[in-house]
Amino acid sequence: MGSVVVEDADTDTVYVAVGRNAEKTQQLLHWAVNNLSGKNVCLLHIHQPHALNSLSDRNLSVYEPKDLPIQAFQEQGNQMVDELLDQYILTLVPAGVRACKLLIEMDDIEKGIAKAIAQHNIRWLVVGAAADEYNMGKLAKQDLDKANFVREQALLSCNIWFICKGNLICTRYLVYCTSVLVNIFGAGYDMDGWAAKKQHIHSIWLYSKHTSDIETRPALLAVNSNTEAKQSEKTKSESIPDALKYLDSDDMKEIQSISSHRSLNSKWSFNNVMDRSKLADLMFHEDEAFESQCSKEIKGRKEVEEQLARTNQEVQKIKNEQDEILEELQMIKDQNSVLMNQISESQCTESEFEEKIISAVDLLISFREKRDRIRIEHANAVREVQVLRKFDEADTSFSYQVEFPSFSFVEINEATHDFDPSWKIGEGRYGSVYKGLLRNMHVAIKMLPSYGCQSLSEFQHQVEVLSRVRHPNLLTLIGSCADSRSLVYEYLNNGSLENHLARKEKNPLPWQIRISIATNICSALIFLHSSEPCTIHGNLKPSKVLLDANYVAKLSDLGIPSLVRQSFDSADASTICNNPNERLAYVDPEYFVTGKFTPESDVYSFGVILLQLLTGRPLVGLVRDMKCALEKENLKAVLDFSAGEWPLYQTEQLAYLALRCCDKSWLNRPDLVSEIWSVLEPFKATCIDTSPYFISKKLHRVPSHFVCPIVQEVMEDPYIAADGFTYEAEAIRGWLNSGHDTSPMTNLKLDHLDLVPNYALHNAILEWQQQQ
Ligand SMILES: Nc1ncnc2c1ncn2[C@@H]1O[C@H](COP(=O)(O)OP(=O)(O)OP(=O)(O)O)[C@@H](O)[C@H]1O
Repeated sequence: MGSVVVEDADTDTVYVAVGRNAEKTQQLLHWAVNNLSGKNVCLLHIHQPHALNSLSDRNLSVYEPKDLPIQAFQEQGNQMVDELLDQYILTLVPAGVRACKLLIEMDDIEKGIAKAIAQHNIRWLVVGAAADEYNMGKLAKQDLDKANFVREQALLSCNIWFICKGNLICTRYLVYCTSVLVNIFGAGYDMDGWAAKKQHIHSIWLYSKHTSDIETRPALLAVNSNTEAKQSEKTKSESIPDALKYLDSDDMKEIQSISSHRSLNSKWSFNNVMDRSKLADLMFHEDEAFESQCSKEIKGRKEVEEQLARTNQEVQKIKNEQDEILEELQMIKDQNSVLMNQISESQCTESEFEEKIISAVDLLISFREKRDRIRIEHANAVREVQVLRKFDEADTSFSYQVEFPSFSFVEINEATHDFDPSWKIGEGRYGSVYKGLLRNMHVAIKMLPSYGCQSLSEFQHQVEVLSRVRHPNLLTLIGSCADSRSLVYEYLNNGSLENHLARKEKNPLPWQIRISIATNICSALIFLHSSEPCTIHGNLKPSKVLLDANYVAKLSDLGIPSLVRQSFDSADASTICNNPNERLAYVDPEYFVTGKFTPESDVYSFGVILLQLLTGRPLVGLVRDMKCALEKENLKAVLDFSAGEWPLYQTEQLAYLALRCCDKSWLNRPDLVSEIWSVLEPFKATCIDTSPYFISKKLHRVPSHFVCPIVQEVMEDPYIAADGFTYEAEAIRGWLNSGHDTSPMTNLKLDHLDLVPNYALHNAILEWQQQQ
């Protein structure tokens, strides 16, 4: 007869170990159904094939149900056992319990039970007291191998109820792993040691800590000691203490009572150990402890779960914070790289600025040096002018008529070939200009309008005043003709700047010449403005800038308005002027508000001329275009490259200066000396260094009027003789002292033998020499 495997065995199944005694079986089943309701029931029977015969001989009554004949049982053998179990099952039907059965064939009942527990993972087992007496007692008496076997199998753990006559007399049986046992028995004990010791004890309470066992609680391992009754109480009590620590005092008494009772009666019966009420109480207390333990466990578990949930939340929160911090860190890294780029760019810019500052400081130092030099020169010039004035005043009565030649109308007429139109070189608001040959001199004769002229005395006085204003960059007034109200000027054969800018000349002016012209104009204005009284040109424009053979610029028409009636000036100006709008472009805007010219008015006109020199552009939109180009740092867009390759840095400085000159408010315009001249003068020096060969040749060529007609050398002390020509003082004096009373140039008789110093020419020669 083989073992029957119970299908679907699980932890909800209560196994009831049944024997052949129907009455005891009924008591067991009755107890199980009443006390373990809700669980499945499985009948466990350990079938002893070889014991049947002996038992039948010895004690048949044990196996003999009242309604089954022994003979039939013996004959039918295993089938009978099966039928017997079926009958047990049928008795459960009225209680609404369906049961199954499990047969284990084994001669040794306790081995059979242990095998069943192991093989079917039995968690709940109800056994009769007799079963306890047999199985547990014998189990405990096994040798070491058996104990090991029990230990190994018992790892599964099982709860066992011991029932005697329908009453629970002892509760659960639960076995644990080795480590737990060591904890119970203390160090030095192991399972094998325990197996040896336990032979001397009756029952042991163990504490369950099996981690996979949800219902952790105290359990009773009832071990039926094989110790004989004759063993002394002292021996029994010595073997118990460690295990008994886990019992309360009542339990201890009960167990000791059981033990002592058993010692008197080797056939242990629960009926003899404790009465039912005590067992019930004990069970009640254990259940209470169990439930309280459970609730504590559940509570503890909940707390742990809550703690775990909180910890998870905190972990999640920390993770989120970490993510945020990582994002911020990334942002900071990005910002850091941007800042690093900006820093490197700033450093580049800083170094550029530093270089610019260094060069600007150098430039400033050189400007200051030059300014100081100019100031010294200016102071010397002022002193010289004062000396000359004194000298002039002392000599006025004597030299007036001689110093400033007066020409007759006949001479003027002859010089202009009867005012031949082909000899006319220009016409403006203040009359026509003729080229003429007067006393062997090439001259320009300006015929003032007779209807606009002042009285003769006024005219002569004004002319006399104008004739004294002399400067290398002012057109020299050679003489006048009072009869025809005409002024005789030196003739400059390179015409006006207006013609050059308008490209009426063959070749465009090189930028070096343009800078030189600007410097000449600036020089003339500084001279005029620093004169006593301050002289204002008031009509500065390119047509008033005339160029000599060396392209030295000279301002013309100084003081002309003072020779013409004011009514004429204001009334007829627009009618005579070729292009009134163009003329107005050079006029200081402040003039239209105040009606007066100031030195800054000349600065304004100079600024416009400067812009024209740089760009060669027409007047319309000139200031706006230059501003725009400078703002866009694209000066090249407006520069006149027909003048050659401008040096950009200096040219840019000049352009900024020109724009400031053209500011509508005179207060914002630059100072001629400290600001304009200090830029122009060093620039001009550069021009001479870099000027083309033909230009420098021209510039270095000796002007013919610097050369004395007698000795053919540049004059150091030029004097004007009565014939109007200028000679070296020593040479003309030698001519006259040798008995001559005629002109060395014309051979005509001289009106007188007086000589007048030609300061204008002297200054011009000096400046020319400085430029070499
Ligand atoms: N000394 C000179 N040498 C050579 N050319 C001269 C001389 N003086 C005048 N001219 C020529 O005559 C032109 C006419 O000059 P002028 O000063 O009479 O009139 P404008 O300047 O054109 O106009 P406005 O006098 O009405 O302002 C000059 O642009 C110049 O070309």
